[in-house]
Amino acid sequence: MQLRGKVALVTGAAQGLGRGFTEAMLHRGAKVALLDIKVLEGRKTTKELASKYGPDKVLFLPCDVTDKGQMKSAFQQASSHFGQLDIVVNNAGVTEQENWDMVLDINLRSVIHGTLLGLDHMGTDKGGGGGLIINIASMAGLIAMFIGPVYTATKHGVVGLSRSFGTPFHFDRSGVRVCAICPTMTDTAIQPPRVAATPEEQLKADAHWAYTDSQGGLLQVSEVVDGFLQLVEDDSKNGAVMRITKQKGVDYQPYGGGGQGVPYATRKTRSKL
Ligand SMILES: NC(=O)C1=CN([C@@H]2O[C@H](COP(=O)(O)OP(=O)(O)OC[C@H]3O[C@@H](n4cnc5c(N)ncnc54)[C@H](O)[C@@H]3O)[C@@H](O)[C@H]2O)C=CC1
Ligand SMILES: CCCCCC(=O)CC\C=C/C=C/C=C/[C@@H](O)[C@@H](O)CCCC(=O)O
Repeated sequence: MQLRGKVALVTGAAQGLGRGFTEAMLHRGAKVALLDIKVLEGRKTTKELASKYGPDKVLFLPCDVTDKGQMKSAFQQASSHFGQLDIVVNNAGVTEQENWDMVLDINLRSVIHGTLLGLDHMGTDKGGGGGLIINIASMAGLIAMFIGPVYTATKHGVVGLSRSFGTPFHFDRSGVRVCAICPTMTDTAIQPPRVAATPEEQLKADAHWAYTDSQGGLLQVSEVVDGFLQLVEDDSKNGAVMRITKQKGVDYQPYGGGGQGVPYATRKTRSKL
């Protein structure tokens, strides 16, 4: 998908990777609705981007992604304000917390809801023009980390959701591509979870961070953004799970058998059934 003239919605856009994705799309001529629970930071980021790319290119919508009403309203406002919606980036996320319900709500339930809202607004079967949904998972969605078991569960869920909605069955119906991105540790404000019971355990958790350093160190936001743009612009990718690591750069998680699950009747063959 070429970004010029397109409209994107990004959750968790006030900082970190969400801000990186947002700025990269603005730089390529898109318009972006920025959603975030952090209102002051969101307004500050939006003001900075408006001064750089034009106030008509950005819209900040305060939104707690776990609040279904706020999400529905934000999607509606974004579509109405810009007149269309072409790309949804479900990016908002938090690391392991004592309150695992919240981690589940933010990292998985909200990504499910954001994906369904994206299909409602962009799906050709719903009167839309098709589009693209990119869900930000994590390498924790592909491997079993000892730190953050609930975080890991949510990210595995995001990968599975994206692969399922990224099958030809759903694309034939909606014209919307759905993919996931799985970066390793990236240099943002996100911190290792502080849930260790003892200092020794926290050392192990921090060591995992250090281990990543030994693997070439933290990714920079720009490295993840480069992979993101590659996925946006490659229309052949649907149901793809992009991995971004310091050691190997950008590649795709291989799945046996095409990973598309059981065959199904396409729109053409269905008509003959
Ligand atoms: N930084 C890293 O090492 C990695 C991060 N990721 C994922 O990338 C995504 C972005 O993470 P970062 O930019 O690193 O984190 P960050 O903490 O810098 O930014 C996350 C943004 O999401 C927003 N947010 C949190 N809860 C929200 C809610 N309920 N409603 C609306 N907005 C909310 C925050 O206000 C913040 O602006 C997350 O899904 C994270 O799991 C994946 C792999 C590596
Ligand atoms: C629980 C807090 C995590 C918050 C932020 C993240 O999501 C960090 C990324 C999560 C896991 C990273 C794992 C990194 C593993 C490295 O060893 C890497 O080299 C593994 C590469 C695996 C592969 O290439 O298949």
